[in-house]
Amino acid sequence: MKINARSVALDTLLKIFKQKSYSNIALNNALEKSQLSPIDKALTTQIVYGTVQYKLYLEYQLKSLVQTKLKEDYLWPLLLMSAYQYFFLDKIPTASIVDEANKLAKSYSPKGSQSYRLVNGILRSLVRRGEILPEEKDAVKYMSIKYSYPQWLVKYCLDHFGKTKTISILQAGNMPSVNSIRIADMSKKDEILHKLATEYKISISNLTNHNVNLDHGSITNSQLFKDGLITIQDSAASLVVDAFNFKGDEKVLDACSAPGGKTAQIAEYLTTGKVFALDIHQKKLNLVKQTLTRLHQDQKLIMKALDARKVNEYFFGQQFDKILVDAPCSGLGLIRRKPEVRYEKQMEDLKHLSEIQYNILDHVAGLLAENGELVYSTCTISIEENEDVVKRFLTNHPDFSLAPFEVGNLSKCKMIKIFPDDYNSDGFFIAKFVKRG
Ligand SMILES: C[S@@+](CC[C@H](N)C(=O)[O-])C[C@H]1O[C@@H](n2cnc3c(N)ncnc32)[C@H](O)[C@@H]1O
Repeated sequence: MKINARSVALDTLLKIFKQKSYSNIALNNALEKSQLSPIDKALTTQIVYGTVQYKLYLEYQLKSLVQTKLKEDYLWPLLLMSAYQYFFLDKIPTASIVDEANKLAKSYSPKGSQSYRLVNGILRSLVRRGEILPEEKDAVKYMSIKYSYPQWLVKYCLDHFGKTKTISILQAGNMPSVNSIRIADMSKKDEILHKLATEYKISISNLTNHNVNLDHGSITNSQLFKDGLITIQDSAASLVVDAFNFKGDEKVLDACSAPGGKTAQIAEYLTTGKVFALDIHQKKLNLVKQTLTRLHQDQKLIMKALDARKVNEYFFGQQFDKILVDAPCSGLGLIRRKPEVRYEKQMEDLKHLSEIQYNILDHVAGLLAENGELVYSTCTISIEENEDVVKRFLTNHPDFSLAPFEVGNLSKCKMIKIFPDDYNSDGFFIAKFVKRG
């Protein structure tokens, strides 16, 4: 069979569902290898992301129609992606969705298999019956299916953020993610914007003036990217480093640095200063080195593979002027970029991660110089990993206090929580502490 948008989508979904590959990585690899036109690439992307985003909804639609065990691995992803097209892609005629599914079934099945008949029958029944949803009076179950999030997460949001905000957060997680870049060399902003506008529809982020949203991806092939004038970074993520007050000569510790987006941004603020980048995974430090080299900041970089909970042994007797803890977290603020995150995380993960986050903060705290600044950030929206960690840290470290800070277009405050529905960005949390002299 000829390779087309749907066959690339099906191969990618098989990798995501069967081999547990990350959707963004599996999709980028598949698109890079394929010879698809830009329009077909866009369709593949929409089908893959949409099918993963709406997996629970689509399973609910299909389950009662599948009355036999599906023998071949590709059948369930094929049914899911066909149902996705039927319910969400208005411009594709139903007949062509069913027809394309039949063709894929014929080409993916072993010779002589009748599976295409099964696919045909299930899809025709789905079209005849239409959408079904649980009763609205069970709000958690209803919203779990309608927006395709696990019940624990819907309940968590309802309990903590209320119904209106919950719906808005859940909907935001099902939107296409924004292609956001940060201008690394702001002295060339006008020239960079001009060049970007020749290839992209651009809009300045409503969070910060150093980020620009592009209407499509593949920016890594551009000369601006290769020359290190821009970098890929979400606008909420790019606020974290702005929370520090840099002079330029500081010794900075970036305790959880890979892949290095924020390390590079720290280095851009430094003149004679140095940034020490740690990560628990040696391999990931290669990415940090690559990022800083591309952005011409590698001379200010010192790297070490280290568990940030062991910094006191390694840096015994040393002090840092500034410390960033951009902690490992549940990633609930990144759901639109990594839609499968919602199915992988459990309530227990929030507690477990908050222990790690607190321990990292607790250990690096001893290395901060008097009057030094410590910034804590996560790309998640849970209370356990954010406000609770801050509270616990303050209780156990009376020499630290929260320091008000002002970043981007936001007003001054002591902690910032950006929900994914607030500014069309990733969800992020930022808190800044100072150590009293
Ligand atoms: C949220 S990411 C950091 C992103 C990075 N700051 C950036 O802007 O590109 C968290 C990183 O912490 C690392 N990590 C996890 N546990 C760690 C630990 N105990 N000590 C140091 N690094 C850790 C992970 O490998 C991951 O690369």
